[in-house]
Amino acid sequence: MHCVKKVTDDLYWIGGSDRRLALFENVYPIPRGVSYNSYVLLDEKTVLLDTVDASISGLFFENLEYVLDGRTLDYLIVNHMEPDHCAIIGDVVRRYPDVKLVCNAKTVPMLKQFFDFPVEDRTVIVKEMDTLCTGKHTFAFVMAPMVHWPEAMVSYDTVDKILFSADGFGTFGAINGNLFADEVNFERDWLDDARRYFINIVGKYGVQVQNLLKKAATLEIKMICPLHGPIWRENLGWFIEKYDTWSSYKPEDQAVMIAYASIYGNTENAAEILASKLADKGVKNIAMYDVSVTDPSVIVSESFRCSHLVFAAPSYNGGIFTKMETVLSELKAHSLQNRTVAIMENGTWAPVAGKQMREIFAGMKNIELLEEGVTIRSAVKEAQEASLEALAEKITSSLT
Ligand SMILES: Cc1cc2nc3c(=O)[nH]c(=O)nc-3n(C[C@H](O)[C@H](O)[C@H](O)COP(=O)(O)O)c2cc1C
Repeated sequence: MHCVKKVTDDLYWIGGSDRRLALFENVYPIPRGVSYNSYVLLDEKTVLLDTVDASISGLFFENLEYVLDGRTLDYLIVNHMEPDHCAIIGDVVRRYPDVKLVCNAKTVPMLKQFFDFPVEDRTVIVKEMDTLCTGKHTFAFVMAPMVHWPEAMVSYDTVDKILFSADGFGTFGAINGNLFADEVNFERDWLDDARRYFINIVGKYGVQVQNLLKKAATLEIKMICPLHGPIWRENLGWFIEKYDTWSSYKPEDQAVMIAYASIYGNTENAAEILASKLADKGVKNIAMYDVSVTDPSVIVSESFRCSHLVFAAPSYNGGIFTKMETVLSELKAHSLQNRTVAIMENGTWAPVAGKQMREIFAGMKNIELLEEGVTIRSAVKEAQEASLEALAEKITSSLT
């Protein structure tokens, strides 16, 4: 049976959630599931804003039919061509053969690549700030190239002041009945997933997100309807501020994250001693992760949250322990900047991990590499306490 939610008098959410999928984009673990949001506006014309992943297409079409209540579908606005929102456009076209697809010029070749129906016959091509009147409502379109695909755009309902933000302002996490962010404890239960979603999927494109935020700042926005996660109708500024922080590569918290790799436990031991010393010096809320246990997407996200980062790893076949190497290359790929970084290494006959880790960070922008690194030869010895103490002191004094 249908399961829809009224958003405003004439706008409906007709999406759904997937709590079975283990990996979003076949990469990112989503233990809290994910929602695929799609919206229908019942104006003089009927308008569908994006579709959903094929995995929930059965419910989606039931919802669409229910909300249309016998009316036909006039427009499908295609804000983003990624298949989790688009894989069923071909089915929409088959069911509603007169539907017009509203999209920008960069969307057209993608539609042709993904589908076999004649595309040109049914597209309405829009450019920056073009408008589409559907009766009572008029949509304006704002291009958002490379947030995070080239054809991405957002749609703005100029009457109800609603921004349909595509993947922007989205988050992992299934909708558990509460569709609106003000109906959940977002900061406690959702923020980590929202950050992990943004940083890992869009984080590389900070400049492009900043451009979009600048354009959005010129619009009066009363509601944000993203393609994943809750709808924002209160306290929008708080979430927009988070996006501004993340996309400008500023640390969100003055805080320390320690990410370590360890085969036999000795590097872990050093990391524990350092954490303990930091705590003794008054550092609170230290985050600590074993890179072999915690998914890289979490460590990448935490690296964007925290201002001070410690990476500790054994040398491994003349290189860096592989799990740590993966994390560091992810951080580089996501353009991490503006952080204070400390390195700890371990090695039994020829420690090289420290040098190689430093080289990776040297190639990143605005990274202050603390000189007080720590080298462990196999196991931590009393003689090394002084260097761990010096590193803890350096981190603590640089935090304040
Ligand atoms: C497969 C393998 C390759 C290693 N390669 C190196 C190396 O190239 N250079 C080195 O100094 N130690 C090397 N080691 C030794 C580890 O770096 C060393 O035992 C370290 O103390 C392990 O730290 P852990 O106790 O935290 O796992 C290697 C160990 C293993 C298991």
